[in-house]
Amino acid sequence: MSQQSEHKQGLWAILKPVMFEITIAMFLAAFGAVSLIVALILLSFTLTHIMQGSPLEILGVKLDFFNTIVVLAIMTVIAFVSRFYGFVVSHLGAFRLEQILRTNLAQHLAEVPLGYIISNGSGALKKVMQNDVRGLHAFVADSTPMIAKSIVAPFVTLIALLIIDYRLALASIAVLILGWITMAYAMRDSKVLRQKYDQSQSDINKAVIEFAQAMPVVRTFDDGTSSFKRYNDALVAYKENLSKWMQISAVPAKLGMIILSPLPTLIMVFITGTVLLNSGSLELFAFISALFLSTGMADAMMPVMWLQNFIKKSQASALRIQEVLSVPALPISKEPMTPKGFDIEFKNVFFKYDGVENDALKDINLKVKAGSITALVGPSGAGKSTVAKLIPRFWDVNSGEILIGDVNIKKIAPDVLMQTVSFVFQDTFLFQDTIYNNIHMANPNATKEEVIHATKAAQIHDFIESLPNGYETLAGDRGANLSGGQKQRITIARALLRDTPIVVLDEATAFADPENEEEIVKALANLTINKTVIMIAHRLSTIKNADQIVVFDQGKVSEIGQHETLLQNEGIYKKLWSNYEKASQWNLEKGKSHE
Ligand SMILES: Nc1ncnc2c1ncn2[C@@H]1O[C@H](COP(=O)(O)OP(=O)(O)OP(=O)(O)O)[C@@H](O)[C@H]1O
Repeated sequence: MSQQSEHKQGLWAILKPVMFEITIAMFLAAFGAVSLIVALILLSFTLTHIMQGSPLEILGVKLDFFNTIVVLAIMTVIAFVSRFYGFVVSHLGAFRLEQILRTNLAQHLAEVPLGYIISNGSGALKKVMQNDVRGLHAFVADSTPMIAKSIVAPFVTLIALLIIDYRLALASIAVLILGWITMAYAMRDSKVLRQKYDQSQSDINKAVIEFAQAMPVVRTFDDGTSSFKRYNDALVAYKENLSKWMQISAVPAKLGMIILSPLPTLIMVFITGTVLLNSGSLELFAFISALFLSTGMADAMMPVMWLQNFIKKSQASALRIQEVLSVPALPISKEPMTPKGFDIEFKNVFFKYDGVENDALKDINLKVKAGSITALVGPSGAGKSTVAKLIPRFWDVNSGEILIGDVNIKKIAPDVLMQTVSFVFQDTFLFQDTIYNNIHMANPNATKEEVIHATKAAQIHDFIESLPNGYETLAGDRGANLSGGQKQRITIARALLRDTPIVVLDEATAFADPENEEEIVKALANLTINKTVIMIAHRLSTIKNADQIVVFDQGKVSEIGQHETLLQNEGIYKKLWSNYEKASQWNLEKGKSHE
């Protein structure tokens, strides 16, 4: 799917895999519409003949009143059946398209740099995977047969009318043109107004979500007035936009709809036909068939209004899906190499986030010995997380290289890299599944004993056992209410079970409350035994004994060394350390004054 960007973009390009179903559905819908038109012409013929006292004869069968009803019933059934199967086929196509798009998106997202998913937020991608794919499903299922019908029916009717009597054809077209002009007048500023309307609707959605999500903050810090005011303001803006739109377009739009309804066309054709009939220049058959056909033409054109809107929305959905599919996949080496050890080295690494002007990392040179512990420290925004995330290839460097065991990580096969590096995130994600499965997923070949061994080392086994359903307790949003520290120890258990030689810990102690801290420190100690460890920790006490401390400042390495050496440098580390000590002291004193 990564070559998608070379392909044509847009709605019809994305529907290509189900074009066969769409074509059949459109054909059946058009056939149904044409059958009805033919039935109407036949009805006009037989009625004319009956009125003139000489019933029409086709293939030796006299079309008297009864036979006409039978033929009409058959034609109606044919029209209905083809329309019905048209919808069945379009729905089958819609389901197949949904499956294809979801699979392609899922497969592609598994291949794009993980950093892309982090930067874009899983919420936005979820919307594309759910809402936009569902939107295209609805388009294929409901609109494609309607499009065929609303193009073919008026066109065929017009041709038939022109053949039957061009003057009556012009009379019915005149009404339709008047209807279209009125509708166009009603829609004159609709683009700008629609944008405003859409914007105010999205503002309401945002305000509602914010109001609901921020409820704990609202209930603690706000009496509800400021957040509710935002919601209320959005509602007022929405109402104003809507009423302005209504004021501008309500009357002409309603008028246009009335003109485009079958009755005005019928009246126009009736008056014109009566005049022509009386003057003797029109046959009765032409009059009757024009009366029947012209009403159908107006009726078939009405859906064009909402179809236009639907096509525009589906086009936007198609572009959003194509945008995700065109994100380049992480390049994979055709001749993968195996790392010759677990030393890590950054060589002249530069890295810039997409859409950001400044480099996040500038000329990073760094060596981490296998089996050692390296701590990354520095002020907020200095580049520590970025360095950590480049090791498992969340993004690729812009220049320079990162080596593991002397092999550029771009040359290591992704599955080998995954088996080499594990990452303990700051934000722990648990699936809507049992706690056991949430841990076991890290190594599907692990036995139950191995899972328990990992949870014991992660200091979480006793807690899990104390839950009413033990390891079978559901985790995730709707599952057990786990604290941040407990979730983090589950993640550590995952990493222990994965047992990779390199472990990257991102702010692994951020959640630690005093009760949890000791257990997390023990769990981490177990995780890091005999491993190459890179850790970012804000609690400097935990990294005092690191083999190497790398101090970052504004995207550059400013100091490297061990704790004692760095303290003598009088540099950034010394400052960070004294700030840290002051803060710890302040906490202690505060703690004492509370006693
Ligand atoms: N996904 C992203 N997109 C764009 N810019 C980013 C992204 N993530 C980080 N940055 C920017 O890159 C720079 C380095 O950020 P990074 O998160 O690596 O710093 P850090 O030292 O880990 O900070 P902290 O201690 O606050 O986590 C910052 O200027 C930050 O704003």
